[in-house]
Amino acid sequence: MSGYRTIVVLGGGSWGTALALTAARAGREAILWARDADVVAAIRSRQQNPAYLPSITFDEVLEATTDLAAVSRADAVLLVTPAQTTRSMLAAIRPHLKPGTPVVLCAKGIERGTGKLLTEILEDELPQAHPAVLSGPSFAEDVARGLPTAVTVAARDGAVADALAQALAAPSFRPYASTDLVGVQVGGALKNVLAIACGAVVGRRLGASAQAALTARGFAELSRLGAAMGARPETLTGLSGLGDLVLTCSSPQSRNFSFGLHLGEGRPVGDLVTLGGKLAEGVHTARIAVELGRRHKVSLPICETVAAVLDGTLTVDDALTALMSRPLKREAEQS
Ligand SMILES: NC(=O)C1=CN([C@@H]2O[C@H](COP(=O)(O)OP(=O)(O)OC[C@H]3O[C@@H](n4cnc5c(N)ncnc54)[C@H](O)[C@@H]3O)[C@@H](O)[C@H]2O)C=CC1
Ligand SMILES: O=C(CO)COP(=O)(O)O
Repeated sequence: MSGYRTIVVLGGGSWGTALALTAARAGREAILWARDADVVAAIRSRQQNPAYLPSITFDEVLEATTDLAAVSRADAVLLVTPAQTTRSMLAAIRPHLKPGTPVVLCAKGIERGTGKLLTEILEDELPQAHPAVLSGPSFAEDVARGLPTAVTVAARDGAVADALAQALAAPSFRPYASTDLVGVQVGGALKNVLAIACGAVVGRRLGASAQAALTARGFAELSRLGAAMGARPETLTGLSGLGDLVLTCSSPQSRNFSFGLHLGEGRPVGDLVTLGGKLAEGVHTARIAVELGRRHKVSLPICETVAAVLDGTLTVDDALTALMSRPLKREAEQS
């Protein structure tokens, strides 16, 4: 039995709600903090989060609150707000967090402006916390419905990773422990950018062969950047790397994939950024990934192409032509 009895989940969106349900199913006291009072009210009164998981009513009784002071009760915290809010959220919980509490970063992204991984932001803002991350192929709706899912939970300290995996394991939710914080984060961040590219190929009706080629070449990019940043190869081929890339590059259930799908169908980027207010983290990560590639001297042609389309300097058709007309090279070459 893990020592993490009370788990505070920060973020009342789809993934935060699904993870709070998972913690409750794992036998934990689960407290869900949401910024939005309507979300808290619906969870308390109807066991629903209609704004983010409209088709789901759950049996579990979650404690829901808008008061960040709930963090003071946490044996472990799961931070599940969008990646670009990580720094402000961590600063906001600083007065409430007990020293030595694991803070599990569950967003998939890299900080704009600094190019920092989310664990690096944690080190800046809350050096007294145990850094951890949770990532892998897992749609919030699948998890909330109790469909079988496996993810990676990484912490620098292997014993903390094992204990977190134990604390969150439920009959339909299987966490694998790891100590590779960098590998898990690079995989989770880059797959969103690559999924936009795959969605665009599908939206343009270029065929399943093109989609598979792009996924495999996307994996080569993810692996190159991961290796340059110190990720372990087995992490990149694991759940949080290849596993999540395959899921996100193949399913319109992914918001990043469906963002790309609409792009490929000819919708302008400007329309899509506001489309239903849906979060597509890859839109924020594309340009940062390109900058990280330059910093680490690795070539990321698909990420560069996605960034250029999002910036409006390339059309989807020109982007695909540019990718297809790159100089021929050996498959294992580092570019
Ligand atoms: N939905 C999914 O299937 C999965 C999502 N993720 C990741 O989890 C992260 C969160 O995604 P979702 O929950 O899906 O997004 P969402 O759009 O469903 O929910 C985002 C939540 O964050 C809140 N929020 C936004 N800005 C905030 C701020 N400044 N301060 C406090 N709260 C704020 C919103 O009110 C909302 O409750 C993303 O990085 C995503 O990539 C990871 C795995 C699966
Ligand atoms: O990360 C996810 C699945 O693992 C969710 O993907 P989207 O954010 O693209 O919906």
